[in-house]
Amino acid sequence: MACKNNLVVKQIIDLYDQLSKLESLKPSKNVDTLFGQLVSTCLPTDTNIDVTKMSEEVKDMRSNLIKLCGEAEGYLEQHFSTILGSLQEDENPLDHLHIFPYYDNYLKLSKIEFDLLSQHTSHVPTKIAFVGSGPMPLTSIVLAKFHLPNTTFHNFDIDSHANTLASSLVSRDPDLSNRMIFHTTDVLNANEGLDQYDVVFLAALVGMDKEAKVKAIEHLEKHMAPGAVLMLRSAHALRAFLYPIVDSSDLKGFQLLTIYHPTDDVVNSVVIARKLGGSITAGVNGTRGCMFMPCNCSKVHAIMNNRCKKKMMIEEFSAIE
Ligand SMILES: C[S@@+](CC[C@H](N)C(=O)[O-])C[C@H]1O[C@@H](n2cnc3c(N)ncnc32)[C@H](O)[C@@H]1O
Repeated sequence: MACKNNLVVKQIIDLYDQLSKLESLKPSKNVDTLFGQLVSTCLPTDTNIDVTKMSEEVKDMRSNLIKLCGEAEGYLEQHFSTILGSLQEDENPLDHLHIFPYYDNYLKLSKIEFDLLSQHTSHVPTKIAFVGSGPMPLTSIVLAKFHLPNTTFHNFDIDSHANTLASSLVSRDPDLSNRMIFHTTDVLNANEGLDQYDVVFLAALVGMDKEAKVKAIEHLEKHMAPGAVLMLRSAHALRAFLYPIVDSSDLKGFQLLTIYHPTDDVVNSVVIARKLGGSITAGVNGTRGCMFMPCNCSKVHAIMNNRCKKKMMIEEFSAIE
């Protein structure tokens, strides 16, 4: 297994060397091909690689690679959001989201996040905050369109251009134009109002290294309502070369509920936690949204749990003081 690990790490280093030498990370045949190779190299989960135990040189390469991936992801979203936003007036951009190369991944990732959310909360959230929503706020859009038809999504992004592109994506949709709100701010400056959300999502690309990620989580812990749910994205095994890892130790002040590691082509792991001090039955500030109606979700959870427990891909946790 060791030599196989060394080989795959060497392939990742080689791809990093090629990417780091590129003039631009904006979408092009070469950039798309290299990132496609990188993602497929990092997808296998049948490996015991722990990126935190690698040499300093590999750790440095990893932190630079994560930043390159984040920059390229931003350009990719900007590229397709601009195309969609420039469709003629009688076209609804939300009817053409499939042109985004990773749209299917977002459909699957948002379904995992919705299922975990309905497993850990007894009420349909009325207001959700998504921090780091980007030019293509696909998580909010997919959740709003397919899973939470009565929930309002407040999307926070540090980049005003990202919000301009994102709001023009939804502006022609009769439903989502009323349920998607955009705020331009660094999450670290978002103080008042974060306690009004039943659920806060933190994008994988907010906090690109451990220190920045923990800073963002600590800020959210300070301002979220007791009992509110924090949904984060992490990475597992080789996928940790693409995204930062969120550990249980990063979540002080929260009860870590579940970490779910996909084994298919959904790259991110999903982490769900609840801010300590609240009740799991009421919404935030004691509001009570309507109940999650019993549906096949519980069966889905059972399947998820059984399937994942067997492969140890789902972990339950107790409260962290
Ligand atoms: C490219 S998007 C990815 C999220 C993806 N669109 C989704 O729907 O899941 C990540 C966004 O996070 C934003 N971001 C990074 N750091 C941030 C911060 N400290 N506060 C707010 N937004 C931030 C970036 O500007 C970027 O647009």
